[in-house]
Amino acid sequence: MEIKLDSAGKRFQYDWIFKNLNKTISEGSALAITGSNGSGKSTLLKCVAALNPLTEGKITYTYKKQNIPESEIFNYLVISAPYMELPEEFQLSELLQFHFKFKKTVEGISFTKMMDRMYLSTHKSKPISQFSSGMKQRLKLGLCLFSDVPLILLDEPTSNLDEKGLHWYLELIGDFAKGKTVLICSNDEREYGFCQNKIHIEDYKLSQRL
Ligand SMILES: Nc1ncnc2c1ncn2[C@@H]1O[C@H](COP(=O)(O)OP(=O)(O)OP(=O)(O)O)[C@@H](O)[C@H]1O
Repeated sequence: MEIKLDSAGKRFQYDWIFKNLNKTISEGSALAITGSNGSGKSTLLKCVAALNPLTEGKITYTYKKQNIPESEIFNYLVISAPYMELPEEFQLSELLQFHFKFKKTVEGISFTKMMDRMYLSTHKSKPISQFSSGMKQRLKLGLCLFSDVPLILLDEPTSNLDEKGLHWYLELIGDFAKGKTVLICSNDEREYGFCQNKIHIEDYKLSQRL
């Protein structure tokens, strides 16, 4: 999926979070969105996911040479973020069945393989509410990367993961993100080091208030 941001700007009340953002994210590339806490990384990601409307400018999505309308973009993307809650009442096996009713799985991966890959096989019948924060994070990332969609949006992908979890995440990206467009909000180079492109959101900030 190619994403084109044209003079994109987002304002909350009197504060411009970013403005005059022009960028083309080419199909199959990975982009890191960096910036200090509260600078607007998640806000930009939510705009790309069409969860937040832009205040000005536009975003164009192109997939297989077709223009994808903003109202349909949710069919083409997955998102993992601290503010996206998992349905806590589901058991792991139920959640996989539920999620993959809406998204196709990447080719050749069964639920059993997914659980193995997330190191969650022994927790198949456990409700998500009883998962540790690291288990929940592996699950969020697994749900994203095992989905057959062209756009993957990851906000702080290794939050709650230890060193081993970081390596696990990088391997998952290496195995399942090929050919997909990936956007990562992060301030930790270890989690976005493989990205070919970077937007430092503070470069698109207006210092003055309206
Ligand atoms: N719905 C909202 N209404 C008003 N202001 C908002 C809203 N969402 C975010 N903001 C403000 O926008 C700014 C950017 O927030 P955002 O969460 O995008 O930053 P961030 O770079 O992702 O931060 P962090 O690294 O801490 O996650 C903050 O000042 C925040 O308070």
